[in-house]
Amino acid sequence: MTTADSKTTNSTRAPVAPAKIAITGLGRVFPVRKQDVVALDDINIDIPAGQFFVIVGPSGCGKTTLLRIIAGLETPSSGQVTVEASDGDRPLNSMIFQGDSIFPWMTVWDNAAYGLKARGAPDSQVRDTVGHYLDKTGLTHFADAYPHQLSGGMRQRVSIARAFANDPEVLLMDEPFSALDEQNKTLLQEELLRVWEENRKTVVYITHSVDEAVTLGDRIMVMTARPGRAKTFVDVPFERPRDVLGLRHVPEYGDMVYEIWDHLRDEVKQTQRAAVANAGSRKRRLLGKR
Ligand SMILES: Nc1ncnc2c1ncn2[C@@H]1O[C@H](COP(=O)(O)OP(=O)(O)OP(=O)(O)O)[C@@H](O)[C@H]1O
Repeated sequence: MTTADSKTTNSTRAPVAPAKIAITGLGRVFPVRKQDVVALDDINIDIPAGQFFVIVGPSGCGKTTLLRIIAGLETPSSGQVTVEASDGDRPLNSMIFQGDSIFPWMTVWDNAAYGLKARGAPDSQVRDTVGHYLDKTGLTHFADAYPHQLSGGMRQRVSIARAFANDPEVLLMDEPFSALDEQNKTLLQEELLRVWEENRKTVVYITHSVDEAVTLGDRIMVMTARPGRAKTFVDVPFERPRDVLGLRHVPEYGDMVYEIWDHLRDEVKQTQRAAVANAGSRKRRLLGKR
């Protein structure tokens, strides 16, 4: 495995290839009772096609809000997001969440086939594509099973198979493996990378795990405590395809994890201090000592 020097930059632009996802001056404010919650402030990112872009940041810094805005599920208060569509027939995005993203009343096969069928793909294409991704995720023998008959790891495999079979322009993943145990998480990371290597879709991936960010990502955005801004960008130099376990023996891997933690530490502490202050003022209000 060869490596190059990692590159940390405060620049919000990666001048590599035309942007698949362009985010400019993005802000999101939630009006909550008397006080507005500024979730995101002036986010500027260009994500080139084929990049595995990872977002890390302290709890509540706006990661999910950012992903939901990219997905078109949430509207920005300012700025804009553009996802470049290369083919009008393909969906713009598919999302995978931390919890179950699949339909409990459908079999594994029907879940994986859902997107293709919904847009009227020919039966032969559905058969070939779904068969391929169930094979890739080790689910061929579970094609007729229902989600409740599967383990958490297998259900996330179904989510992966469904998302890739749907063949979206971009793939959006919100802490998809965070509820899994360490062993399953490592296996799923390996499988995700193996499936992703086939066509290198543009991915935006949220995680709380710095290890996971370095293992999977091409570029990592470290966010500040709320209001969420881009604190820094780190380019991950490890060549692909990557060996998830082998990577951990590479000295530069530990250096990168440390470097990102260094950026993150103050933000996590600030989030904790804000939580303590909020709890204190809530308690004072409840005790009538305002
Ligand atoms: N619909 C909403 N109404 C009011 N406030 C909201 C809403 N959605 C999110 N927020 C607030 O915006 C901030 C950012 O939330 P978001 O879920 O995006 O953060 P996050 O970084 O994904 O958090 P976590 O890491 O804990 O999942 C939080 O303070 C949250 O309480």
